[in-house]
Amino acid sequence: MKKNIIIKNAAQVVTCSGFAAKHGKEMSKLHVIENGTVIIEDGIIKAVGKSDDVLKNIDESKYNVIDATEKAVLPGFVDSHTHFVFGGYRAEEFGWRLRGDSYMDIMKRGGGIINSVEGTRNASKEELIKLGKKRLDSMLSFGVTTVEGKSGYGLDLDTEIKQLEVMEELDKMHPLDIVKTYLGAHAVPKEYKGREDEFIDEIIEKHLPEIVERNLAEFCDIFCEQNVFSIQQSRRLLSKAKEMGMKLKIHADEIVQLGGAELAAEVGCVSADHLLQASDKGIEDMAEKGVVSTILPCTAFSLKEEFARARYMIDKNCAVALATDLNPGSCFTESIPLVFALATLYMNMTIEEAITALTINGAAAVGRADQIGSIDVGKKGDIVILEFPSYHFIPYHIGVSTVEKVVKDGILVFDKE
Ligand SMILES: N=CN[C@@H](CCC(=O)O)C(=O)O
Ligand SMILES: [Zn+2]
Repeated sequence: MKKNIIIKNAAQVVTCSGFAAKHGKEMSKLHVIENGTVIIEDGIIKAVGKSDDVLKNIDESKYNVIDATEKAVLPGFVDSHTHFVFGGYRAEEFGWRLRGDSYMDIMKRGGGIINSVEGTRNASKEELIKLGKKRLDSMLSFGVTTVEGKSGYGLDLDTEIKQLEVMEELDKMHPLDIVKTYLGAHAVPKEYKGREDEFIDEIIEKHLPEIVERNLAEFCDIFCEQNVFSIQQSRRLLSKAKEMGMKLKIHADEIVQLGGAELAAEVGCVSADHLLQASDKGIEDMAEKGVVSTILPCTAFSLKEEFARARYMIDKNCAVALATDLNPGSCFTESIPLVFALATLYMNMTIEEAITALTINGAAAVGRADQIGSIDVGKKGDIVILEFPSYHFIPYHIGVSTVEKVVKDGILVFDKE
């Protein structure tokens, strides 16, 4: 298929221009071109600018042409934190939470993540691929063109590898790009209860070498939380993973303020995620060391917890990314419109900051700000076309997707019309 496409006469091209994470005040700058055109050749952005300038001397008959008159055009969204490959559901637990049980109460009773571990261990690769594909289709309809996916519902090496291989397959067969994260330290498996240090040893000695050797994941992540993995255990695992060449992420300060944000800065994580309870010092450390603060408003909403302090983080010069956290327990949603609604209405982020958080800063959170996350020459031709003329409609049409078309690598892969 021809990967050459012109998207012309857009009311706005919201470029989000940049090749690295945007911090603090920089997050407000979207670099909008009125009456703009984007040209993509062989899947890569070749030109962007005012329509009259860009289309001069171009033979349009050589391209697929999309007329974006009265539409806004943006970079594809990057959902930089999900757990989208899992078997089984936990709808019953959701009902318990509505009646007042906390996420951690359910975990202490042997439910929670461990429940999904059973479902995922029992699922075949084919089943996981089928389920994963459905979820990716849904993400694409919301304008997501790159997604990060974590293992972590296997805990044993075979099932962790099964999850990562499922993501590998899906990456090949589905238009979305998938960034793979190994999260073997997502929970303490039943067989290691009370022997958490030994489980970390097992991961360091057996899991990581194979994951690295077979290039099964780009990132290593850990759930650093009271009654899960401590700061010391997290430091030990992340430092080893870094030594072995992996990039780092951490689930930090979600329920209890343990100092995960500070640890992320200390060990050089690319991102620290959740951060509902992050301390002032942790936030300052992340800003200083350039750790992307990935906040997951749908999770706080679903758990009925206070939102992370996005406003404070931006005012302290952090680079904030937003993501869905799609998972079968704390937050079963792939809804980008819900992320926008919560970020702008309840976390005091401006529309511009929220867009930056889901584009260039999402790209930075997965280590790909040089390739995706903005409409700049040389980047992948990953584009979202809205059914409205301005980016202001994204949160204004509350909880509803405003995405009309999605172009991935220069090919039209979603069209609502
Ligand atoms: N908090 C830890 N991990 C996931 C939830 C996983 C689950 O409950 O299945 C998260 O990021 O929200
Ligand atoms: Zn997570």
